[in-house]
Amino acid sequence: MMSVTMETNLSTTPLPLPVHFAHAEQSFSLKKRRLPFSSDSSSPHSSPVCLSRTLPPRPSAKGGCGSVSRVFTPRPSLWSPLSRSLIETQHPASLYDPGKPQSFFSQCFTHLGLLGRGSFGEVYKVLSHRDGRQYAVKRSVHRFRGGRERTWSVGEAGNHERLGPHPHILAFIAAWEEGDRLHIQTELCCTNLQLHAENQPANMDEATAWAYLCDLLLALQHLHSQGFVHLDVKPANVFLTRSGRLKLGDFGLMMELQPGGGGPVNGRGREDAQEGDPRYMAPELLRGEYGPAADVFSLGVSILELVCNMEVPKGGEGWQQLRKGCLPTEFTNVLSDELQTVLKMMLASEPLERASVPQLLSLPSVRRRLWRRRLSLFLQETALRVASLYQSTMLLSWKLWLFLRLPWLPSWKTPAPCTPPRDSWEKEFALPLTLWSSNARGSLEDDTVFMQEPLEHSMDLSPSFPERVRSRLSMGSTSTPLQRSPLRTPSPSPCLAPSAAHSSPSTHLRFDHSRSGTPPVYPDFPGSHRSRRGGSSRRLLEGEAEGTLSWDLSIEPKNLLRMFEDTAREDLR
Ligand SMILES: Nc1ncnc2c1ncn2[C@@H]1O[C@H](COP(=O)(O)OP(=O)(O)OP(=O)(O)O)[C@@H](O)[C@H]1O
Repeated sequence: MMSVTMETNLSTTPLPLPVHFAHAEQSFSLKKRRLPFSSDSSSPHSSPVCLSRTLPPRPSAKGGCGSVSRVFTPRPSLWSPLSRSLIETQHPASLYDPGKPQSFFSQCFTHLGLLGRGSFGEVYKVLSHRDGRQYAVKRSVHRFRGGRERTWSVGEAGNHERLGPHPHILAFIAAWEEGDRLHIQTELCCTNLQLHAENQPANMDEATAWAYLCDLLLALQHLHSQGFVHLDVKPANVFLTRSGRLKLGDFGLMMELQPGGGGPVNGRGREDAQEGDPRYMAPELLRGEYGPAADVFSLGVSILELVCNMEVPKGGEGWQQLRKGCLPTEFTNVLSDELQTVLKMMLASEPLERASVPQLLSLPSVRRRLWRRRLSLFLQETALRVASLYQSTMLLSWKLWLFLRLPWLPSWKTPAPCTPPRDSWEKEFALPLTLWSSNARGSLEDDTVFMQEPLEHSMDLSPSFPERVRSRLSMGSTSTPLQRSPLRTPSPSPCLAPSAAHSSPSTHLRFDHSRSGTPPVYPDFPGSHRSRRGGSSRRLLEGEAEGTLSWDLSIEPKNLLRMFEDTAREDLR
């Protein structure tokens, strides 16, 4: 009788709360969305101060020591690799030279910006000089405050590395210690799930919630199969890639368990297990029991929060209710029966009654979504790969195009050529020039329409070569310039008279411009000082400011062909 009364009393006694649950919320409430489009805090549309965005209360410092500056005198910042990936591979001296005053971080990476700040670290977006890829580097905010904190931090990096690669685990790249700070280099993601959800204009639909559940169950399956428990599963510790794939990250509280369900391998205990976010914490952790079931509970709360757009309580009555297996029906009754059932299985108050990850993954409702999710991720990622391949091909061809045109590029400084009289110009040059200008999209380099070598030198003009073509050649050409060779020659003449150019027996034409304060005007070609093609002429005239220039220009055989065609056309007329 006595024992029955005691049991009843115990079952009604609220669960003990962690000591740092100072600001407990009393009940469930709707999550306030962040409105990303306004930065004005006075505006009614500005971002509300969302409770889920405030960092959870934490003990002041891991290791429980005072401020570092009072305890330690500053030491020179030594670099030491912590991960196998760094210990086993030598950094070439060209990449990292320990003799240089710059840190390993600044020698090996270009800092591209701050991604965010957590309670223990600042995360930077970086460009690796080693492989030219972008990564995230998390650097602890505080210097190690003693051996325990250092061991803890080094343990975090080591555990993350030991997890090995998995499609739903944030990829570990390297870890090192420098300036008494831990640095962990990981793959770069777009954002975390908490920020992503808060920035969505509408509530998360159930299909997305199922997809996220599948991803994270797979991540936990991998983690648990390696003998680890995460102990801090929450949307803020889940990252999203460009394709929408979820990756579980932040292994700061992860513990390795002894085989056969024993305690933690590395001597971490009850206090450490309670450092997680109280909103997602499994009730048994407060009794000092930790195992994979704790992660299932935290994942259940995370999915509930996301799909119901619910503010998860940090404490109080709502917190107690959730840990007794009572779901807030005012939120969950809109969900499908299948999802409600799965959530109830995940949020069972007793760890032994709670479904394990393998059990959840074998549920027909989950299995069905699992293959759908795999297919959708495969399609998304394939589409992204194709798009990026297309992008790099385009970039490459653009670079090639630019490279091929490079010899012409400086010719934008070329002075405007002296031209034959308008009538003659229109008749002889209009067609090829139009073709050429459309080809070159009106760029300025096209205005160098000269020949470099005397044509007879570069081409064998047989006696049968039609006289009219000869005469055309002698007048100059709109041919593609083969090579530009600006020769600085002092010339008293402002411009070689077009008549002189015409009368030259050779196809080698030389045009000189002398520098004058105002743009030269070519009297024989009305409007020649204005742009024939928008601004090109203007820039061309600017090029004249460089001084007196003379230009050797030449004709390409393909343009000769065009001249033959023109002549034939005229003959037909
Ligand atoms: N790999 C990554 N790619 C993109 N963003 C990242 C990455 N890692 C962290 N971030 C961003 O950096 C910010 C801080 O990171 P994180 O929360 O992991 O730090 P923390 O100190 O471990 O935080 P806490 O322990 O309080 O959860 C977050 O906004 C997170 O989205």
